[in-house]
Amino acid sequence: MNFYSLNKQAPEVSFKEAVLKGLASDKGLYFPTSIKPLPNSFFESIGDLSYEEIAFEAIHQFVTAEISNEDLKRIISETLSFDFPVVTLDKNISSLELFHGPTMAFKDVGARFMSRCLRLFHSEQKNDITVLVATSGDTGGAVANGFLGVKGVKVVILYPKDKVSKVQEKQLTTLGQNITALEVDGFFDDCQDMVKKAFLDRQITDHIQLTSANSINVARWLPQMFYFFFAYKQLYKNHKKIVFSVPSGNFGNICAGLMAQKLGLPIHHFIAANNTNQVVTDYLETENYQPKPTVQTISNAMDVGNPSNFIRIQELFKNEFSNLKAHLSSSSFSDSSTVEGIKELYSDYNYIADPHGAIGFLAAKEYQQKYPDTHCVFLETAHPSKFLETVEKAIDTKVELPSQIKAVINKEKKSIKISTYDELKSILLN
Ligand SMILES: Cc1ncc(COP(=O)(O)O)c(C=O)c1O
Ligand SMILES: N[C@@H](CCOP(=O)(O)O)C(=O)O
Repeated sequence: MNFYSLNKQAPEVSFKEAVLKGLASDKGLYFPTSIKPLPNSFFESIGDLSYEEIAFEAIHQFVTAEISNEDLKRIISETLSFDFPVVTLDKNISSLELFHGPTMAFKDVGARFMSRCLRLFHSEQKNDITVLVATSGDTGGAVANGFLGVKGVKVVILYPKDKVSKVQEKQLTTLGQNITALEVDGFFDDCQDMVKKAFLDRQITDHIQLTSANSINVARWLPQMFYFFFAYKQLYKNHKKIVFSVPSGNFGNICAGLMAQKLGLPIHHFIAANNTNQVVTDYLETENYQPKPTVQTISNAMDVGNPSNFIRIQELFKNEFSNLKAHLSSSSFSDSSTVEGIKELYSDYNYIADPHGAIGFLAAKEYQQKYPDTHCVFLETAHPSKFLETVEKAIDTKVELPSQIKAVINKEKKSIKISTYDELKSILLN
């Protein structure tokens, strides 16, 4: 399988090259040259397949030729060493919990899958590789954890100063070894822009080999398809019209869900659940895509004003607005509504949700008022203890810290403060 650049000014590359490069030379995101639906027999037997078998079928066509079946099975089994439970709240609404991994956010799957691909590909070449990552909260911690101690790989994480939660900051600044954290005076979009600029800077790329571990990278993005299949496996016997409400920021996760649908997964509809960074909500209303300056919210990991993956979503629907609208809706919620969502989940369902999941819940509920014959699954994308202050204040109850969080919370933060691209450049070159 080859991948082409969505800017269409760079050559097609193989999966391995796409993983090692991250972004195409024309600054375009890579996209698969074909997407072959899985056979009906796969969906008919999905209830009897293990998570590993499902994941193998879902991703095999994209990596084939460069990763042997044996290696792919090993990578998948090492990646999926935790659970993805669907918790039913009532007959029409469920939560898909994606926080049972080492850093307690959905990013663990992509980060672990990609680090293992990179380890495999890297062992075939001589040079060290630098993985650059921009984070609004959770990607940084997951990538730090997934790539810690990987030989020949250095990780440089850019995060916006004072705009990630305390736990998130500890997860990305305390591991040391091959992980360096840069605290950027700006927003997530500034971090993401610096990363993209570095990829095009010959003074950097002539000296060091760079790749990205954001969802820009196909090996970080594509494995996010898995958990839509896992949820379907758990629900399909009892529910016909399954709708996913996906808390969205950089739109990698929902785009992976739409890919799963393209592979034939019978998903009735998708909802992009947003905070007040609502560029896509506005686009679906106006057909005018207008990136906006980022607004800081209590669902900080979704504070993205110019989502990288929206272009992949448009490609999936061949840039046909009506087709896109038929598959995707979007709603946005303020911080005060988010707090009300956390409260409602606790009082009505005894369920403690994080602010991102709470927005997914609110969007699901709103959709269901119009379409009551559907079963809505909102993605609980991070554990509530990652947003301790907000959640405890909303429900007026103490939240127990899981062992994964206790392990980092008292460690010493180590970061380098930067405010310009030139500072990033000099760090990379030194
Ligand atoms: C907890 C949480 N929810 C939702 C999102 C948004 O996901 P995406 O950027 O794939 O849209 C993120 C960030 O990735 C996140 O960390
Ligand atoms: N919300 C993300 C932002 C980056 O998204 P990615 O999926 O492109 O890595 C975060 O938590 O950092």
